[in-house]
Amino acid sequence: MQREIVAKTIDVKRHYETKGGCVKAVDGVTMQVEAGEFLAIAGPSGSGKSTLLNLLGMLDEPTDGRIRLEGRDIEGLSRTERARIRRDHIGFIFQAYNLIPVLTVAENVEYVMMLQGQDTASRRQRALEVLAEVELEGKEDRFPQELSGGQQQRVAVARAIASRPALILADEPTANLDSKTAIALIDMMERINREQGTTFVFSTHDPRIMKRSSRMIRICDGKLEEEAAEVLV
Ligand SMILES: Nc1ncnc2c1ncn2[C@@H]1O[C@H](COP(=O)(O)OP(=O)(O)OP(=O)(O)O)[C@@H](O)[C@H]1O
Repeated sequence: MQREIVAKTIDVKRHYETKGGCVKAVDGVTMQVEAGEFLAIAGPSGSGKSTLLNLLGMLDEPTDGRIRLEGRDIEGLSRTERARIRRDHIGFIFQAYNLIPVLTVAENVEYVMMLQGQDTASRRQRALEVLAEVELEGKEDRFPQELSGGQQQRVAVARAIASRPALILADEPTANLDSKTAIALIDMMERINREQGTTFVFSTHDPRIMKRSSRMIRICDGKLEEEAAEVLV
């Protein structure tokens, strides 16, 4: 059965002009993400993983090439339209958690739903639901700095999945975690992927994520290498 294409890049480039010359961070990448994948983008440091993820998440714009999200070309969209698509269709998980320190755990999780205009009661209900999914019941009124790194990253996972986006982009999500905590986090994301069909794309060095991915693509010097592993999902 043909799976829905959530995101696609066509010969995408992101070049930076620097004093030392042109840096080809992403240099002609054509790839696609299918619904339900647990896809790892792997490659050495500086190979272009984060840049590619930022392009997929519309946090950055390509110098050349095209990007499609849920069948829609995003080129030429206004800043407001791009922000709306990002808000409604993409969840982000970052290496450094990036929670808002002055908001409680529940408020962090509710943030996107608040921007979407959901009413207070329904967004609180959903926040408690996803916090339970990441095993953080009872922590909703804490502030991020009162939690461990692993717990903060679980809040970030809850925040990313709360509004049921089509795509979750996770940039080195386990990089700051000890081994046991990293494995627990990967287990959790894999369960969410399996049970809810949530699509995850990782930028990662972590062999534990690569091993658990449904497919892996390798990037080197801004270009894709062979596609490893079959789509197993
Ligand atoms: N704003 C920028 N200006 C100039 N060069 C940049 C900029 N951002 C990234 N680069 C360069 O682009 C290349 C790819 O960077 P990127 O962060 O995407 O790599 P990465 O694979 O995610 O690396 P890491 O695994 O270390 O996070 C690197 O050579 C980097 O120095």
